[in-house]
Amino acid sequence: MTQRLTIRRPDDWHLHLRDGAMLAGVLPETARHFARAIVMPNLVPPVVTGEHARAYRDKIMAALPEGMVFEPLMTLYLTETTDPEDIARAAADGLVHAVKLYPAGATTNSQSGVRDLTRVTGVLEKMAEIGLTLCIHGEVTDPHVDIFDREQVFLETVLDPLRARIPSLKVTLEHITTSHGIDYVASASGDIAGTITTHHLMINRNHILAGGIRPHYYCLPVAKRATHQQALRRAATSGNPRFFLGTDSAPHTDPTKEAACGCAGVFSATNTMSCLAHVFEEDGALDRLEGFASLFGPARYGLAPNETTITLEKRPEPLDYPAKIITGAGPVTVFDPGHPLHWHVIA
Ligand SMILES: NC(=O)N[C@@H](CC(=O)O)C(=O)O
Ligand SMILES: [Zn+2]
Ligand SMILES: [Zn+2]
Repeated sequence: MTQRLTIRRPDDWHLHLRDGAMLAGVLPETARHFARAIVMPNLVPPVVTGEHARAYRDKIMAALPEGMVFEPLMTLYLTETTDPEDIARAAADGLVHAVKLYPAGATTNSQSGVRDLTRVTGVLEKMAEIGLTLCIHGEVTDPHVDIFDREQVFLETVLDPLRARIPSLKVTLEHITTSHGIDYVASASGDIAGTITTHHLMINRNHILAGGIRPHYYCLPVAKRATHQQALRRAATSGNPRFFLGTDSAPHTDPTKEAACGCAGVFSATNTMSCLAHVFEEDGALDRLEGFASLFGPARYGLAPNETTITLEKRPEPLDYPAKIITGAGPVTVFDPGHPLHWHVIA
């Protein structure tokens, strides 16, 4: 008997679309299956003002191929000079759905991020007042902290004190990679949620480092040991609405990944839904995929779930997807889950 699964059309609550030729190349990969996405603002230069976010949204819509339907949900990149009133206006216009906190130096294009959180208190208080979500790259940047501990240390030394200072701030802890992050989000009081990526459900640090270094699995926060991967899978498949999908699909061209100092980011837009169906089936939770990919995110962001659906079918033949997509900016390797995928998106 063929197995089929029809769910509301999913949304991606953490996505990098870049701009220029890369945008044109990667946008159809997401729009094929996803109705909406929270679009990350870490361009060069970053998307800091409402005006810039509007211009970026227009560029995305202009790059969308005819016949595809997709709604970008814009975000602003928080800096120490961000104007609370500009944010409030952009949110009131329905343009901006979240503000992104990058600790300066934590990840790709985060140089303009926040060094001293006390300098953004005014903005954060304004956001708490108007109910605008703060999305957080949750890693400390102290070079003395081991890279595998940077998320855990962030929870204790930055996130928890910040939430104690402004308890009504709505927070999304992005791309959780540790059991500590999961436990924090699951048990914290107040308005908090967390996104989980596709690749962190499928790989752990062995995939990056054992038997040769595999730069296409390198991203930030870096994948941790298998016990953390298992904690992420338990959370994603648990049906707890605090955890939902943010793929963090983050394209970099192959020459910038396969380098002595390679960029951080995994590009998973092309096969994410097939990967997720695989994971949820493996964990006996196919019936919970819709919540994770299509329902909990909109609820969290105060939006209605999509009216349209997608249908996945499990077929004997493996999904045939390109190892890389060719963009005008260069080739971009697609996430390799390490085994064949049998779930096909058929409608
Ligand atoms: N996840 C990554 O490794 N990279 C992201 C930035 C980010 O989400 O931290 C990117 O923009 O390339
Ligand atoms: Zn990040
Ligand atoms: Zn990201």
